Amino acid sequence: MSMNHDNYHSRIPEPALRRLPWYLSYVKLLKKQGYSKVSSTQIAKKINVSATQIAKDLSYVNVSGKTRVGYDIDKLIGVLEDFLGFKKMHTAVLFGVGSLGAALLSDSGLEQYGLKIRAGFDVNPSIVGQKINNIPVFHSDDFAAKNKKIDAQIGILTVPPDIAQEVADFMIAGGIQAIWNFTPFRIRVPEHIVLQNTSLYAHLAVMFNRLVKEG
Ligand SMILES: NC(=O)c1ccc[n+]([C@@H]2O[C@H](COP(=O)([O-])OP(=O)(O)OC[C@H]3O[C@@H](n4cnc5c(N)ncnc54)[C@H](O)[C@@H]3O)[C@@H](O)[C@H]2O)c1
Repeated sequence: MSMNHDNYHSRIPEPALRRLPWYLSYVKLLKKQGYSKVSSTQIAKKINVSATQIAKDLSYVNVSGKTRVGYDIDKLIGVLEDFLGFKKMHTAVLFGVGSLGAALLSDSGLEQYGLKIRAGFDVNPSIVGQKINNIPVFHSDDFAAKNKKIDAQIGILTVPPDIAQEVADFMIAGGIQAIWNFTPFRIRVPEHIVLQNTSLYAHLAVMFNRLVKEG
């Protein structure tokens, strides 16, 4: 099966891309239960997405399914994991080893999704020099030198919001190409830098808002 990743990644709409991990976890569950084939209708029944939409989403990942028989589960898992980048290990560093940063360093689950955090960086002398989950914590000043060896493309940002922009600029200057921003600060990055904001508080606001409307 030949795939041109760049082509497929640039063409797939983000909502479809966001749904693919749902399909992946569901078909993995089916595999565990001993199934070897799955149809889009079957997936649709469990996940709140129409069978047509599922078939369309899956058409982006270059896996073919026969109308009645459906998709081969092993093949589908492999293709989805590959497409989503979960098979390849991406190297990351993390800035701000506070309560959230330390928790992320402790989360070995990230590695199963293709993210390997190789080092933490902080300025607090009580954290610098420590290891969390066997991941060393260095002083931020040493980042450029350390990253020559680590060669991380991804930088995780878990510093206080008031220095988020400054630290983001610093990471980019040190060679970081993608930032996973956990701070509530809307940082600005040059166009060639990939930015992913993960705001727990924004999700909380949505939940509160819906809760009031429902109640
Ligand atoms: N998105 C989320 O889910 C979520 C959840 C909680 C907190 N947050 C945000 O994440 C950030 C961290 O929160 P926290 O509770 O872990 O805070 P924290 O104060 O426990 O940790 C911040 C860490 O950043 C370090 N730091 C300060 N300046 C630095 C620099 N120049 N370089 C590297 N490290 C530096 C501090 O020494 C500290 O260890 C905040 O912006 C917070 O708002 C996000």
